[in-house]
Amino acid sequence: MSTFSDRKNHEMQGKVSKMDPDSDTATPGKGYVTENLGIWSVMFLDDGYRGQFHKVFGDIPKSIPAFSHLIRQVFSLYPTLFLMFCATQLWMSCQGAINLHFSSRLLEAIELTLKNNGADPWAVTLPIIGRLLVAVLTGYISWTNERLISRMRRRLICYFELELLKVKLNHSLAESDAPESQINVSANQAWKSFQEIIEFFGGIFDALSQLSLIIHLSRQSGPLFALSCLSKTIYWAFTRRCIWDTPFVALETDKHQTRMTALVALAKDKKDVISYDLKDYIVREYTKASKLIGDASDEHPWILYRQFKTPWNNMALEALLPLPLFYCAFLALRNPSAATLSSIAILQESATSITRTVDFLLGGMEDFRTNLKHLREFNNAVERLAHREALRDHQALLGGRGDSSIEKRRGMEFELRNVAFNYPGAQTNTKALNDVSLTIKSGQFVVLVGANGSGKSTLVKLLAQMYNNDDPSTGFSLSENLEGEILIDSRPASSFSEASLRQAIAVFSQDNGLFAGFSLAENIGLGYNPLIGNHNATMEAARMSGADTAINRMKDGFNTILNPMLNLTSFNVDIENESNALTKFMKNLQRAADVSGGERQRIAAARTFMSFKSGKIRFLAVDEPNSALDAEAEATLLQNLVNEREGKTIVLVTHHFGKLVQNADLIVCMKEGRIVQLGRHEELMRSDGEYKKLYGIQASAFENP
Ligand SMILES: Nc1ncnc2c1ncn2[C@@H]1O[C@H](COP(=O)(O)OP(=O)(O)OP(=O)(O)O)[C@@H](O)[C@H]1O
Repeated sequence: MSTFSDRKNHEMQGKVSKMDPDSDTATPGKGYVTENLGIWSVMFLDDGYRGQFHKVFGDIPKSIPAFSHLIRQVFSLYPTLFLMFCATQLWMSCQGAINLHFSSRLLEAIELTLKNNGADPWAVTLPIIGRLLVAVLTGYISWTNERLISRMRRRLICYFELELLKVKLNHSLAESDAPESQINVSANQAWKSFQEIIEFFGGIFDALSQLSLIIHLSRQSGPLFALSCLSKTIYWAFTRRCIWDTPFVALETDKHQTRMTALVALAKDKKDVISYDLKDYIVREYTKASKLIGDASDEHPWILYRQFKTPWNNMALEALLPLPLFYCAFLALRNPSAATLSSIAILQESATSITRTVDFLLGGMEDFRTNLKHLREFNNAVERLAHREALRDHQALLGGRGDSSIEKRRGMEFELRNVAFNYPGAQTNTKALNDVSLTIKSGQFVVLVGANGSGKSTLVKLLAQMYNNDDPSTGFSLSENLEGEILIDSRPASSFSEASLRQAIAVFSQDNGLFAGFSLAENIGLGYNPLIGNHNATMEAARMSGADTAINRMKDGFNTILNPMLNLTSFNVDIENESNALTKFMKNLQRAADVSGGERQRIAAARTFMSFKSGKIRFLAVDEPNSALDAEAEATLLQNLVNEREGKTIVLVTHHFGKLVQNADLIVCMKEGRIVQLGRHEELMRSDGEYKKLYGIQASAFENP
């Protein structure tokens, strides 16, 4: 006996095989099946029947906790709004059945009036009034519904966004890097899922109310009539071929099509066509390929997928369409006194209406499943965060990691013992850091040098505690990535509270950019946010980093917003036409103030100077802040940073072996993730090692030939 999926596959256009499109790598049972459709090879997950019914129904129970949690949350936040929203949705779902009820009463009354040749005014008037009231109420509720949805949308998107923001802000750097901890659902998606799930349930309610009306109208024969109404839909649900019901990958594998595409692309390259005289060749080859490709269709795979191989399905679908009418005819023949024209007409209308609703539900099954998944994902992320916070509080109560803070007044002391580190998700065999042991004394000015990729930035990130070791409060384990010990002030780094570390450490690197949508003053002030708005402190920080000149040149000075977050939508505006008023308006809006790359870096550096104003910074890590700075600006900026060294330990990563390097208390020379040399400039220059080599290369690069 053939299974349902066998039948389905049998009817598919094209052949189905458990093979790769590329037969060289074809392996049966790889977890996906390949179907050739026109010029495409389409790969589907090999999980049997693709109709998704069982998956949807399997997903509902496991989504109930997430959905009910969300409903409770929304209800507690906006009780009135939520109840009104539910009530309007409910009305919109059942008004179809109520309308049909009044219509049926009215038609019956009309038929009776015609039959008896006399009118019962109330029998006709009451359903008219009822129908009118429903129409007016529906109009009003649909108007209210639009507004309610807008308000719910605004509020819920803010709620979702805030929750997701909290989750993301609580991620450590390691988690932000790790693909497995990424949250794939956005606030907009969460809202859309929430709304669509409610709509889907509304659809189910709608279908049920119509079904009960049909059963009520056709009395004993109701269930059979209902079945005849739904026959086409049910048949369609089980035989339809919709590519969107399942994950798929479509790959254009027809080599003739690929050749034709390449020839068209080549023809665009006019210079090559002329210089190699390719005109005739292109036409000849294109003609050849187009003959070889034959009738293989290049329509989208979703169009090709839904076509049946034989006409039987289309014929059956068309034949099932008038089934309710045939059924009514059969009823009339069997029991002429029970069937009235009005009941037949209303049953016919109900049939159309319920078919539409069930079609909507069946068509939306996969979306419904995706929506449930989004809400589950959102809920899981929020629950994980709550769990972490509870753990953190618990730890603070136990007096664990939470109670230690960095000793004030002196720079941090570091000791690294056999530290090895690999980035989460790194695809390399070699570690970013390997067997690194290093002691940095309090108040030292340390310089890290080494070739690209030698591990300098990684070492700085570990010193700056951007990748913490196992931390039960974060729930994310780095133990597989980090080996060895990192001591701060002779105690394990993990014994310090996260907050005290963050307050004591400042990091300045070339990655420090400007925050879009914030004024320059705020961009600087964010270095120490209690002083945001303090003009003197902001000015001073800007002066120290050399950003003041560029800022003072701006029309709006410190109030300038360099990257305003414009959300501009235009339609059919002729942007080529400069005299068009809308074009002018848009161009004006987009003509944002800008500064040079070096000036940007100075403004970002001002943020670091601002952070010193907290008086709590004990460790400053500076990682090549000079990519866009001219030599003089770089020297001044670094010198100003070093001038702030009182009470701080400073680690600088640089490729420039200038005066600062020569005056460093300690130079750490790195190669391939390891420390290869340690010492002061003079010592290192005396030995014939990596440092001297790097120094020599840089010196010779600037020598005159
Ligand atoms: N986020 C990351 N994920 C995976 N691997 C990384 C990541 N960042 C750096 N690496 C790898 O770690 C190694 C050390 O990189 P690191 O950035 O520390 O070197 P660097 O000495 O600072 O180099 P450069 O002088 O080019 O800045 C390199 O092999 C690099 O490819």
